[in-house]
Amino acid sequence: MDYLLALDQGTTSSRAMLFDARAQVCAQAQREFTQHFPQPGWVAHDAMEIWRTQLACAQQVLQEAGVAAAQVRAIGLTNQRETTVLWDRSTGQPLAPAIVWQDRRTAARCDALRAAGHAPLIRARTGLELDAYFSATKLAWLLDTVPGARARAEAGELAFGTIDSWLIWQLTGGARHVTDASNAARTMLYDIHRGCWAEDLLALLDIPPGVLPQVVDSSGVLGHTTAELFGGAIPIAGVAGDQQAATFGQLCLRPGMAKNTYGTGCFLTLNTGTQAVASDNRLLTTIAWQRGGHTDYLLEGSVFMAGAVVQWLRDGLGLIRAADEIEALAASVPDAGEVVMVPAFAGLGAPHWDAYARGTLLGMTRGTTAAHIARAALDAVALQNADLLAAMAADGVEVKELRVDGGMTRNNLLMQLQADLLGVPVLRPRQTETTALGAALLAGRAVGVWEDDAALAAHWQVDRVFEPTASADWREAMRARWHKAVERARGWADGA
Ligand SMILES: Nc1ncnc2c1ncn2[C@@H]1O[C@H](COP(=O)(O)OP(=O)(O)O)[C@@H](O)[C@H]1O
Ligand SMILES: O=P(O)(O)OC[C@H](O)CO
Repeated sequence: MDYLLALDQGTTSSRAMLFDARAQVCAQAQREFTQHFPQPGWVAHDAMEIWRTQLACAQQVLQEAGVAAAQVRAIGLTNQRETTVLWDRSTGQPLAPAIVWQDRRTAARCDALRAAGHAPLIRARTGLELDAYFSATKLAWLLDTVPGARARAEAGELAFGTIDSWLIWQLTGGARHVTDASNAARTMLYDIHRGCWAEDLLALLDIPPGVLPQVVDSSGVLGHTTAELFGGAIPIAGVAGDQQAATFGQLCLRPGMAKNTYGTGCFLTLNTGTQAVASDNRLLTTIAWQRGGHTDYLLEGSVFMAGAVVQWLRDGLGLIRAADEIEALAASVPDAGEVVMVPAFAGLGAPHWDAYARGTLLGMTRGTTAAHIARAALDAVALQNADLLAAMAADGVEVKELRVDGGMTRNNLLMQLQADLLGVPVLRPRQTETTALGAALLAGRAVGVWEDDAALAAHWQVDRVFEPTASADWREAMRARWHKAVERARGWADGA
């Protein structure tokens, strides 16, 4: 029997899943790791802890399934995107804590770049909004602040990478310093149209080209693990950022197909095929995957706070004891009683892009209860996504239905709210581990487990369809009140 090993390195945990050739999960392991918040707005990870937890998960699933390295056809790797690691090529040690995608420490640098008029060039080259979310200013910050880093980078002693590069470096014993095109597209340093690092952006941020990884296909053998890790070398044959992998795992392989992943944040992606569709509404144009040297593109909307809001209700406010309790609490009232929550705890992502927006809770009266707040939290998740679909529509791209995945999609109330607020059907598949599945499918396609994309179709089966039932009037009223609240939340942290 042939197996595929998916490594899914997420923001809060490292996971490994072993799939068989029918794309069924045979074993899985998960380890959480430490979140560091050294200053307000900063989020850091220990890159070594990421590697250790990821390796331990991979070794655990092989051991528990009783599968030897020789039985694993390939590894597919997928990862939290943008998070930035800078390490020493000779020791393999990181120079500083990894700067996580949620980290806002470079917001002022982004403001300065914007004020100097560089945002249009950045968008033209990278398809991205100039924002602290992406790797470029994080890498520049490390080069500027870690003593000696810039000189050492210029001397070729240092390597930069997103988490995929970092793990591949470790998995191959330092033999490969690569990233796939979907991850490169999130650095804000990559020209997504020409398919190469953008020299003018490297110059703008003073990044020595020698720190950059080589960009490879998302599906294709790029190297092998060192034999001692798993008792034999295993080819690494698939790599993609987690949202791109989930898009592949949802089999959104044709233009017009869209998925939304509800985890810590929400990431809505729409396949636009070989066309990079430029957005006039502050969505991101990004790379879906590169296969055989050919690039497919996505239009993406990123919402920073989704499941994290539920965690905050649990850990910050103590309104619930477990995440899944929110559904019953929110369902105990018919609506949020005119309470609106804007969960801008880390600023607002697409389509607002306001690093200084902060969380607000508006419209409370003496009648407001915990249930209304819980309901407003679920509304807020669905309303943020409604803004993304509206931005896509304004860009002339129609989404006819939405495939969903991620931990929050277990919440039936939220899924119904989502369908009602979007006005399109929401489809939840049976297999909701689509990120790991996508990585396994990308790897499996590369090594011939599946001969063509058509052979993958059987791996997507619907669990439940949520049809929109609410009226257009209700939808418009909800969205109008939400936008009024968003205006109140904007710009709060800079006192403007
Ligand atoms: N039943 C539920 N209702 C609402 N939110 C939930 C529910 N179950 C889990 N969550 C939220 O979903 C998130 C976990 O989803 P997951 O896909 O594992 O996230 P990630 O990969 O980003 O860590 C958590 O933030 C949690 O608060
Ligand atoms: O780790 P996740 O699933 O929250 O995903 C993080 C995204 O890749 C950030 O862009």
